[in-house]
Amino acid sequence: MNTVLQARPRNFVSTPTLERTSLRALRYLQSGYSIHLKGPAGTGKTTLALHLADLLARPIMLLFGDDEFKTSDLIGNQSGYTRKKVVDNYIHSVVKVEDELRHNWTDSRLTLACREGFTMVYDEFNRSRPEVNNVLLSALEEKLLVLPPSNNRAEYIRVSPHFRAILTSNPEEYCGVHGTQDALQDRLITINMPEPDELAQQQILVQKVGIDSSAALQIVQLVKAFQSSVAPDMVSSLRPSLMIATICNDHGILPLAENADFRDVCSDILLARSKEPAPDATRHLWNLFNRFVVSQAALVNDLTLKPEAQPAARFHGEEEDDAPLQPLEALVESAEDDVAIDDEPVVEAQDQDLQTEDLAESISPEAQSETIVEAPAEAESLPEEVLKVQVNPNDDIETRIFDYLDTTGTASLVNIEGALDLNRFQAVNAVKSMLDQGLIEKQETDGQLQGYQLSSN
Ligand SMILES: Nc1ncnc2c1ncn2[C@@H]1O[C@H](COP(=O)(O)OP(=O)(O)OP(=O)(O)O)[C@@H](O)[C@H]1O
Repeated sequence: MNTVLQARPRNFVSTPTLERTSLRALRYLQSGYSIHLKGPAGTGKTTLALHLADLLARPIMLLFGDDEFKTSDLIGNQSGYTRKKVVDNYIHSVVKVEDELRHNWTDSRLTLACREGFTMVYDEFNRSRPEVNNVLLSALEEKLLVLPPSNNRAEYIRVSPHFRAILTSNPEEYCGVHGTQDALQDRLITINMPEPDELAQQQILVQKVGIDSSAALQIVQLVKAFQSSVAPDMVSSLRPSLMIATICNDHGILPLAENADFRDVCSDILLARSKEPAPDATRHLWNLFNRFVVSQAALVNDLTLKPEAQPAARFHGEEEDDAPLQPLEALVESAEDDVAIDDEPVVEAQDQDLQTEDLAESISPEAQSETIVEAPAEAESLPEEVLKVQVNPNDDIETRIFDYLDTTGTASLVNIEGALDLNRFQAVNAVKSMLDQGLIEKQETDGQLQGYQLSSN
């Protein structure tokens, strides 16, 4: 039995890049062509294929490529037979017996889709052997589907003008994937699907999982940095990012690199994806955790603190031999590259011996965002009028900060956090982004950071 899926809106997140790709694909489909979405695993090909099928508003037949497929799995086969026996004894001395045996034909999904004009989504079609997919050639070009010879049914089916095929495939270097015959490639319009960019992945995480946008960015950047160094171009970082975000969201795990639970989730999801030996991959991931911690801490320190008030967190690998860490100075340097911090060392010497587990134990999840940095004492006693600025909570965070600074003139990071009810992630990321965009600038007196103000340019 073939199950037909009805078109219905799905949880598709559209970003400007995806919007353009969808538009192109839709044009080709509307002009009568079938399309082929090609790209590494996890780039969103299947999701886009189903979204396009939804947009075509025809019933959908979904097929998954399989090495075991036979042509009959696509077009159908003879299944059983019907026997008809007529015994004519109208004249008692004459008996006429007619015995007829007929094979029953059962359509398979391609046949049904061609006959009824459905949209066929053939996911990972190149996992089926190329000769099996040959039946598609005449269906796509001559609009005829050829069935095996038979006495009791037509051997050709005229393909409905509404029929469209949307094929997806992974690159041919992948395990278990066959090459595509040129003739089939020639009949399709192929759209290459690269890995979604950082912004797109962030939006997908925010909309699909419901996670905070700065936390989503943190996860995407961490996973991207890990994937790109251990398995470049082979798989997208979107799927592991979604897994991490969903688990963190479901279990209230703060996606901070200094949070032991978060590190465990990341290790379980990411390490097995690496082609490196396990100790190398582990070391790699720990270096990334360190970089993220120091980068955040350096930024926050630069944004808010005097050097002597910097309890920045830093980890050592659990097994020193397996995961030697970069020298502290190197970590600070890499953070400086990221966030252009001042020359002051961001991590105090006495912090260097802080062990990972010590840190994990010493902080509760709720308190972890606070471990990056402590708010300076003077920030707690801000004048009431500074804190009570009316802002629209639905505004984008950067707009809210912009409006706030417009009203107050100058404000420290802690002021901004408190007045706009932001967490440390949101405040740091937004301020960093606004600094990068030149929307705001630092206000310093005698080399000491006083706060932030709207850019004078
Ligand atoms: N635009 C999007 N909106 C919502 N979710 C998306 C989007 N793009 C991708 N995803 C999610 O990302 C994950 C991977 O997407 P998908 O399965 O479509 O990738 P794929 O390229 O088909 O992967 P594979 O080649 O391994 O089959 C899925 O969980 C999917 O829901």
